[in-house]
Formats: sequence, C-alpha cells, structure tokens
Amino acid sequence: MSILEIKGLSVSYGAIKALEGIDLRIEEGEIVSLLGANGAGKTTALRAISRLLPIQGGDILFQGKSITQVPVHGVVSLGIAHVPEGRGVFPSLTVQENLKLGTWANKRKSAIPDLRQEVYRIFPRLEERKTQLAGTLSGGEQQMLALGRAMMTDCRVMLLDEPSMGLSPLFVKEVFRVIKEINATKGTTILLVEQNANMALKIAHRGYVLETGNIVLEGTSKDLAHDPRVKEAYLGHQ
Ligand SMILES: Nc1ncnc2c1ncn2[C@@H]1O[C@H](COP(=O)(O)OP(=O)(O)OP(=O)(O)O)[C@@H](O)[C@H]1O
Repeated sequence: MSILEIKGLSVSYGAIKALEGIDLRIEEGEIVSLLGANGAGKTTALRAISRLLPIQGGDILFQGKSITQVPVHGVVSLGIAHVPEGRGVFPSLTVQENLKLGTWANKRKSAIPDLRQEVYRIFPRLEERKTQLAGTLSGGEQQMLALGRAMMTDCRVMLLDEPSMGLSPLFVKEVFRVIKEINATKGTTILLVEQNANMALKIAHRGYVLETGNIVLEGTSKDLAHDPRVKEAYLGHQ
C-alpha cells in the first residue's frame, strides 16, 4: 500500500481549473519530486493534500484511507507536515518557540525532547541561535527552521514547497543535503515541489512533471533527467 495516493484530483479556483484530475503515488520512504513551470499547479496540489483547499473531484489516500473529509489540523496529526513556499516561520518568535509550535499536533509528547535533539543535530545552526528571533535569521536559516518545525510534528510525510526558492547557491546545496539526510536517517517520505529540477532530480527517487494542471510525465529521476522533453523544458541544455 502506498503511503500517499492521489487519484483523479481536481481543484479549481472559480472558473480556473488548476488541477484536472491528477494521479500520483508515493511509497513509504521515497523522495518524489513534482516538477513544473510557474502556474502548473504544484502549490495547489500540496495545498489540496493538506486540506487547505477544497477539492472538486478525486480522492487523496493516506495509508489507504481517504483524508478528504479530515480537517486541516487532523492531517497534521495523521503525520503529514507541510512546509509552505515562503517558509511560514513566525518572525517575532524565537527559534525555539517556533520549533515548539511544531509540537502542538504531536500525539507522542514523550518523543518531543528526542525530536528536538535530532533537529539540533541536523541543524546545529538552529541550536546556536535558539534564542534569536526567527525574523532576524537569514533566508536559508529560516528554511532550516521551517524544516525543523516540520520534523517536530513527528511526521511520516513532508510536503515541501520550493525549499530552495530565493536561497544562495551554497544554501541551496545545504537544503537539498538536509532533505536527503532527513529521508535517509528518519525514513521520512518526502514530496518535493521544485523549480530547481536539476537538484530535485539528484536527490529524488522518482518524479512527476506537471503542466497546466495535468501530469504529463512520470518516472525514475534517472529516466526523467535523460528525457529530452525534461531536458529541454526544465534542465536547460546540458
Ligand atoms: N487563490 C487563487 N485564485 C485564483 N487562481 C489561483 C489561486 N491560486 C492559484 N491560482 C491559479 O492556479 C494555477 C496553479 O497555481 P499554483 O500556485 O498551484 O502553481 P505552481 O505550479 O505552484 O506555480 P509556482 O511555481 O509559480 O508557485 C495558476 O494558474 C494560478 O494562477
């Protein structure tokens, strides 16, 4: 059974059809990338899975069970954490207060100290800056904090929306390294929305390509990286 399965998912904004019946399947422990140009519907797909948007058709299954009737906070409690584009950290709270907010839906309260220790192991910079206000962190550090906060929910699945957006090349590399580490050490399943197809395909096991609301290609990252259509549209001429 797939940990997350999306079947015929349709989402519209009024008359605009953002997703026109997409199918997507993610196995436990995988990193799956969702690639596509601006406006393809990538953010919409993540927001629909998190129940932040109403859906017009189809189904979303977590461990084989439909979650389309589950409220937003229920989705987090099930073990699905969403790191939105732009990170969504609380600028006037400290690093440690932001991390604590990640624990509200955590059903295993006794696991919180270990989770915090793990976050600080993966992100030593956050421990160094735990009393600093999140709004004064650099963009890359805020992205780390957003990932750390998602880890604090004790999630099984992370939905990551353009984690490399707006970061310097050094931080882009660091963010992808950390995503790979979270997946490898904790077994967290990751659905990664990215415009940086090059990097995304390097760390993901499989990928899907979304174009104007439809999945037009899917395959292993290796196959996608060699596909002439992906090369032409998303990887530049290499
Ligand atoms: N709140 C909204 N109201 C109306 N249309 C919207 C809304 N949000 C998104 N859309 C439209 O839905 C389509 C898909 O948008 P979405 O943000 O999912 O794309 P995306 O692939 O994430 O793009 P980007 O890479 O630019 O973030 C676009 O045509 C967008 O203009």
